[in-house]
Amino acid sequence: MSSIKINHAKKVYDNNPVIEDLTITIPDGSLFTLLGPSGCGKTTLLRMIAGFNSIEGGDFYFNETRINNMEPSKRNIGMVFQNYAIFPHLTVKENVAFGLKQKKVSKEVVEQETEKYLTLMQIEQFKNRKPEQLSGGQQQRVALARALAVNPEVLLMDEPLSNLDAKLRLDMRQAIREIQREVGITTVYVTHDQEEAMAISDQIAVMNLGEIQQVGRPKELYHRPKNEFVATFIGRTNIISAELFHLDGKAFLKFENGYEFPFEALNDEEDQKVRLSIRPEEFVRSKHGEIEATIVDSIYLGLHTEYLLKVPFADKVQFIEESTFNEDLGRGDKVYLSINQQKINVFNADGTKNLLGVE
Ligand SMILES: Nc1ncnc2c1ncn2[C@@H]1O[C@H](COP(=O)(O)OP(=O)(O)OP(=O)(O)O)[C@@H](O)[C@H]1O
Repeated sequence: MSSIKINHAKKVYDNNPVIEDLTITIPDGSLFTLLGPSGCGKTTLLRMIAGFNSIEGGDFYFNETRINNMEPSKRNIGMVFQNYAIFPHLTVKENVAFGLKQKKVSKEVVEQETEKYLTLMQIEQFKNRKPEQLSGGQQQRVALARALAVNPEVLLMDEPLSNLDAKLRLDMRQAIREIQREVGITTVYVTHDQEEAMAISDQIAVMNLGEIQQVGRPKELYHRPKNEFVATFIGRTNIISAELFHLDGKAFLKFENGYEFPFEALNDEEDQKVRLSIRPEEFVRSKHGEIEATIVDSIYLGLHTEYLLKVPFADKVQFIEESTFNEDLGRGDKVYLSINQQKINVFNADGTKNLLGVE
């Protein structure tokens, strides 16, 4: 297994730079996700790691070995794509055995490893079928078994679940997580689906416009996003403009309609315009809550109910809480809320920096 180190990577397509200067380290044995909107360069970076794309600058390493000029076939990678890319004319077993046969290992090893991955991916019972006789999820299991059977250094997965229906996607992401843990293989996983990324990853690199915005564990990114892009791309949040000012050395936030509240965590920051990020579940309803809110709309979602509220500092904020059985709140009703200030994130005026000091 390998760590992957990328230093100052640059990618240019037809004089058009899509990645200018990108540096990341992917720890050995981790499931590491590249997450970002369509066109941000995820697939481009994955293909540079695989050797399918030229590299216009920077250094790529598997452990200490520089791989920039290494042929793709020598990099010892396994790949799984969105469109299963398994051979239609071969049976499931022949597909899984394919890479092993190329490696010129003994017949016994081919047989043994093929059986091992057929069992691990729970496709043993289909081994004599052709891919067309399988569901999408089963085909993707074959693709994964085939990729792993050659015992690669790293596994690269590009949107492997996008072609599956919602229920199957959930099952398969669990299966991928379990297999990855069991095999312990360094895995780079590309997706634009933030929920999938949160569910599956040890670490996530959030990308936008060819740049890494933040790298961290799912919980870190959710609770302490480094900038407004990460705050809004991961999960949902209310972004509200305000002004930070000080009185007697204590910080206060003042909103556009004049409403103010103290905000101690920013005592040491300079006066400036700011952007607040408050997630819908960070409001807490309480009888003595200091924020009076009026319900504009409510949506019952079973476990949770989602509300659109008018609060003193904003005309529309989202609020979500566990549904209550006895209470039926609707448009026009008043509720009282408080906020746990420690959970709020505050960015500078252009949203590029978290003033709470996130690295
Ligand atoms: N072969 C190519 N030639 C020229 N431009 C390309 C080529 N491949 C990708 N691009 C451009 O590079 C940028 C990054 O594309 P890339 O496919 O890496 O994005 P992505 O984040 O994987 O998006 P998606 O989630 O839609 O697959 C896009 O603007 C795309 O149009």
